[in-house]
Amino acid sequence: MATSQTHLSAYNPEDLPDVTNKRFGIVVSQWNDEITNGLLAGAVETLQKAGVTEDRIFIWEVPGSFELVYGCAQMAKQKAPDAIIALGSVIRGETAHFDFVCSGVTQGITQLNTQLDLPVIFGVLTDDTLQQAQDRSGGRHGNKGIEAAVTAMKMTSFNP
Ligand SMILES: Nc1c(NC[C@H](O)[C@H](O)[C@H](O)CO)[nH]c(=O)[nH]c1=O
Ligand SMILES: CC(=O)[C@@H](O)COP(=O)(O)O
Repeated sequence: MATSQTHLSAYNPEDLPDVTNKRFGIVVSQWNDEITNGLLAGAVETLQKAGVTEDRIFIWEVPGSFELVYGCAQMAKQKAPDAIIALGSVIRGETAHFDFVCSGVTQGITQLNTQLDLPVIFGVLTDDTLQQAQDRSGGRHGNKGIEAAVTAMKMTSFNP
């Protein structure tokens, strides 16, 4: 079902595993920071609501979504989290660059999930317009940062 038909951020806290002793990395891109700051706020708030303390949440910034892949790889190596959340906002411009950035970050994060012993969550918005991105980062369709944090917490169950 398309996002436009749902609210990204609806979840039942009782469905979450105990994450009070888990460590979470968040790598967030600076491109479109009006959007990515909203994603980050949603993700951090969701982790903290579930009992994850600030000292167990590691937040790094990278320039653009394409750099999320390298940032996540280094986060895994240096911080040894139980899960990593990659947050970005790619908004289509005049050229095909959008397609290459989106495919690059998608393929890169997919590869990390096969190479690393921890889940790397794809919290990257890929929108045709700024309005679509605003709607999905704390607007009328919720916040993909919340969704990504919920996914990260649930995925920690696979590596107790
Ligand atoms: N146009 C957007 C970009 N472009 C920059 C790339 O992500 C990358 O930083 C550059 O190609 C150098 O490697 N990044 C976004 O995150 N969002 C965009 O809309
Ligand atoms: C996703 C992008 O890289 C894009 O914003 C760049 O814009 P343009 O295609 O007009 O150069």
